[in-house]
Order: sequence, then structure tokens, then C-alpha cells
Amino acid sequence: MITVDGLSVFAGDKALVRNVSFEVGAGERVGLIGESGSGKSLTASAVMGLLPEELHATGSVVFHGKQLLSASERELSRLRGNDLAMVFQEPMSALNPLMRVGRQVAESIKLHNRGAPARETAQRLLESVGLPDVFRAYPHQLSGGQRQRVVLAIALANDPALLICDEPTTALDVTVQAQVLDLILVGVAERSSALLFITHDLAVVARVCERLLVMLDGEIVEEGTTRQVLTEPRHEYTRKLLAASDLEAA
Ligand SMILES: Nc1ncnc2c1ncn2[C@@H]1O[C@H](COP(=O)(O)OP(=O)(O)OP(=O)(O)O)[C@@H](O)[C@H]1O
Repeated sequence: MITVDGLSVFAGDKALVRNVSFEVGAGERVGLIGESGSGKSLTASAVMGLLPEELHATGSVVFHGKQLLSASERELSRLRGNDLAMVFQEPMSALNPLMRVGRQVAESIKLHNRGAPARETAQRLLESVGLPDVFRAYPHQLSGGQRQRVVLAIALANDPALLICDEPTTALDVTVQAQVLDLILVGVAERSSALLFITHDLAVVARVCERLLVMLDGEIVEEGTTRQVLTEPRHEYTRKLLAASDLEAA
């Protein structure tokens, strides 16, 4: 469904992501883990066509048969928020502070989903993330966890084939984290969406992902099923990550 092949990201001639290759199959939940600065977010941004101007990507990212690295901005923006959706760490960056959240959800529903009026669909989406009463609220009136649930409702609005989450719960309280993770899991399961989940938190990937990719200094150094990577890590770096985490090293 999405195939990343030999992806590199450069700042000038300095490679920040080097020769990264992986696939995410339809409906699959894959985790991208590694320490801060290992290149996880840049990999996701390159896949989404959201790299800042000073960076450039080489290699290949094929999504539903289409080469994204050479796609026009117009094609990319048609894909984003449609077949390809993303949830970032900081929900305020994805929301318009001046618009009621119900309207923001309604506006994200694309025309082809116009069976029911967008307002009703938006309300149903908000209910599905446990927010039946926030339609007329502004983002600042909500808690961080509620805002992230609104962002999730927007990301899921058009039943994306692939949802990319970049540290979606890192900024939230621990109790709220679990709730948002569950909503992500239910949301992708109901739609058979694939999930690429970026985090440095191994307890989170253990709960969410079927397969893991481990990044170090811009490269993928290990890959396997979640169970394999967390119980029989092959790379020294993965062992260190496990030792440094709260996970019971099995
Ligand atoms: N616009 C940029 N220009 C130059 N270097 C950058 C730029 N953006 C990121 N980098 C560098 O690229 C490397 C990878 O960054 P990236 O944000 O992908 O890491 P990460 O694994 O997602 O870490 P974090 O969890 O902290 O977000 C880092 O060393 C970072 O400093």
C-alpha cells in the first residue's frame, strides 16, 4: 500500500535520513521508534510531502501506485486529509484557534462523503472520539486530550487508507494517553486503515503496533514483529532502548 524505497533526506549535502526502506501493508500497524533526533519525524514528513523548504528528499515513496516524491503540491494536498492523514504531537498546531471545533471537523469532510450533511457527520465523528458536547466549543476551551481527539476525528473524517501519528500522545497526561491510544486503535480498526506510528515510547508501541522499525542516526537498523523486536532485539541499540525503557525486558 505504501512502499518507501531508499529514502534519504538532505540538508544541503548532509544526509539526515539515509537510505530508508520499508512497507506498510493495507490495515497494518507499524511503529517507527528511536531516540530523539534519529530521523523519525523527517521520514514521516518526507512521506507526507511536508518537508521544510531547506530540506530535500531522494529515493521513492509509492502510495497506492503513485510516486509521492515527484507529485505536485496539488496532488499531495488532495491526498493529505483524504487517503493519507496525520496526527502530530501538538494538537493546537493542527487546529484553527478562531473556529468552533465542530465546523473544523465538518470542513474536513470531503465532498465525496456527502451522504449526510457535513454537520451531522461531524457530530457523529466527535461522538466517536468521546466528545458529544464540544461542537460549538473553541479549541482553547478544551483540554489537551480533548483537542487531540478533535484532531483525530478530523484525521479519520475521510476514512484514510493510511494514518501517520507522530508522537500523538507525548504531550498528554498519562491517563489521557491511554484513552487517546485506544481511540486511535478503534478508529483505524473500524476503517481498516493502516497506521504508521512514530514514538520513542516502547510501552506505547507494544500496545499499538504489530511490526516495528528501529531508527538510529537516520537509518533503520532493525525491523521485525513487535514481539520479536521487544523480546529478542538483534541490534545493540535496540537492546539499549529496551534497557532504558520502563518495559519489562522479557
Ligand atoms: N530543517 C532542518 N534543518 C536541518 N536539520 C534538521 C532539520 N529538521 C530536523 N533536522 C535534524 O535532523 C535530525 C532528525 O530529526 P527528526 O526530527 O526527524 O528526529 P526525530 O527522530 O523525529 O526526533 P524527535 O523525536 O525529537 O522529533 C535531527 O538531528 C535534527 O536536528
